[in-house]
Amino acid sequence: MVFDVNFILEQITCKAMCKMLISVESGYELEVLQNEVAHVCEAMLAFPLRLPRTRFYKGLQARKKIMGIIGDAMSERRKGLEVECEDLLQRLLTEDEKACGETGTTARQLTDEEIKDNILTMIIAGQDTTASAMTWMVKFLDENPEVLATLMKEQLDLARKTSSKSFLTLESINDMPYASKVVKESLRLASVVPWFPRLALEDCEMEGFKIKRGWNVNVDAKSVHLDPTVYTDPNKFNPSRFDDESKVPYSFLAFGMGGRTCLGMNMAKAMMLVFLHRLTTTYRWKVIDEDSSIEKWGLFSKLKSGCPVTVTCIAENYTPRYQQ
Ligand code: HEM
Repeated sequence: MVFDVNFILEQITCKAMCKMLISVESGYELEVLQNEVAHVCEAMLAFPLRLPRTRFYKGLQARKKIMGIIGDAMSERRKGLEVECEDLLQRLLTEDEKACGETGTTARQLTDEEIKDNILTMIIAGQDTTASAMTWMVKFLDENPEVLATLMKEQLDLARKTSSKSFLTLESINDMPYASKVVKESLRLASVVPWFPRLALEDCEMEGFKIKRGWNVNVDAKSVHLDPTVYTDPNKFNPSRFDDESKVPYSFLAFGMGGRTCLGMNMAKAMMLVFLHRLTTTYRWKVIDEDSSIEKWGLFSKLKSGCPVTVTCIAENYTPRYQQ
């Protein structure tokens, strides 16, 4: 049986984000969110034409549906209809109430629209990016069996130490030095967010280039990640290059840099490590379409093929190649 890795991971990361943000983890709401988020992303790249059947229009409709679900969750919580949830929405609602109580005002810090926008931003920023990064990891590991063997050794050793616990603890996640380098190298080579835009607030000069106030400047993270003066043999997937951390400033831009650094960076890294652990200790897989082209309609750099794989479960008595 063939699995579309990217599709499956998009469903899983969407579920993880929805659980963390608004405690939705099954049923109609999750189905809507899983189906509609992709339309919102596509609309962000589309020509803004509000005509039925255009990508832009579909995106607006999808956004409306998602906002409806978040809005319903907000009203139910305010009416006390839902049991106390531990998620971002609850945080935003209670912090807001608290702030009103402390200042003795009724003026909210965030309007309802702003709360909904924040939740949607998080879903969009966190779902596709993390799913794409993990898909690239599957591809890179498939292409580099020696890296996979080292990673499997680390992860199977860890699994033996933690076999009595069903969930990975933070302690275990921090005990994955090689996997952390696999994550970092995958993010470098894939450059899931290949560039990000900035607006020059004043005239300035950088390395001899004059930039005028008001110009749009794109930070080309992908070119930095593939610059041979920064990374030796930059197109090679080599997690061990981070044994000796590159000291060139601003050379690792997978999560951006400075004041707008990715808010979900640590969560994304944790999700990628848990995924690597489960993948390498439970399954073997073979990528069956090695097409490396990138999806044109993706907001982020993702594989057009979706990275189809065949998968087999590792038998209980499986002995990895490095131990044979
Ligand atoms: C591998 C996965 C991820 C990658 C590669 C990634 C990458 C990035 C990058 C490059 C930026 C900076 C954009 C800029 O400077 O203009 C960014 C911003 C952001 N990311 Fe992520 N991200 C990932 C996962 C997540 C997750 C899981 C979340 C939420 C839980 C998230 C939430 C955000 C938010 C809210 C911002 C905007 C921060 C701001 O402008 O202040 N990201 N991300």
